[in-house]
Amino acid sequence: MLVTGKEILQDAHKKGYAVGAFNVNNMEIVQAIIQAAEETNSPVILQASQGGLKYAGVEYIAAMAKVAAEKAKVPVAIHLDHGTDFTQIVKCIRNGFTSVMIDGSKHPFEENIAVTKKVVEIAHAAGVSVEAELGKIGGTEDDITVDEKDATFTDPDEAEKFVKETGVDYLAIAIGTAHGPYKGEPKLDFDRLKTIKERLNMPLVLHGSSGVPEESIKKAVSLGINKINIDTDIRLAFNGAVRDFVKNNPDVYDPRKILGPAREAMKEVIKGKMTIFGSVDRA
Ligand SMILES: O=C(COP(=O)(O)O)N(O)CCCCOP(=O)(O)O
Ligand SMILES: [Ca+2]
Ligand code: NA
Ligand SMILES: [Zn+2]
Repeated sequence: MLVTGKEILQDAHKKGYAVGAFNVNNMEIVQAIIQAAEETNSPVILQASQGGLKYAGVEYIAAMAKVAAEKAKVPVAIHLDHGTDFTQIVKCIRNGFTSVMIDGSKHPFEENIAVTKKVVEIAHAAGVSVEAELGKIGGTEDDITVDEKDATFTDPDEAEKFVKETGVDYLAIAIGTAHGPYKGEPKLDFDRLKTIKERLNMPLVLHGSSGVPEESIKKAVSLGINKINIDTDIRLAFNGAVRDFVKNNPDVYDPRKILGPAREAMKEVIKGKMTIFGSVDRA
């Protein structure tokens, strides 16, 4: 059933587990996520970046996600990932998204507060939950490339002030993760996470989670991460399955036969994530 992001993440926060937020760009990815969620009885967040909305069209993404959520036997939220454009955010709200991220992390602190407050006001008036970001998460997101040295970690004092002044429902924090594949092994600042959780006592979001070792993810969940963003690992599963299939079946040209195995491969990867995150049988 279709629910808000807050409904899903408040439960995760209270019970100490995390829910996967998986990026969708086409029908097969939506179906893989929902099949994985129903087979493991997990709540789940379908999310689209601005790049994904540009590729498919917000109406298509919203239509697929809404029918998926309404038919699903588990709670499903529909979330805008890394929203930076106010008009785009309102368009998603008008199209039935139940959660939106305003990523003001590239602005100075006070301006991040200002833009975030504006989105919280309109989203909450429409019954939609809000995610914001404090601290810069590395890697490329929506064409904003924040390379490692600029990626600054979230300051607990600032986080406390930020949440008090904006009223956001959940906060994306920077503790050492980055979008895209990792060159070396990411070192997460668990002490910082622990401090932020104690200060904020609210759902927290981990971006750049593909490629983070399973043990680190489990430790982050135990310390208070409740929403975990995954895109790259889905892309890799899709890519591997399609390339394998076309290599072994050079004469097959039916898109259903080429994309079907990719849907299956993505589903298996996503089920694995739900097990690690602890969302299995939480629906
Ligand atoms: O935190 C994450 C995922 O991190 P990951 O790359 O570790 O999976 N996300 O927020 C997904 C970001 C996707 C944006 O990419 P496009 O602009 O190309 O659509
Ligand atoms: Ca950002
Ligand atoms: Na990553
Ligand atoms: Zn992200």
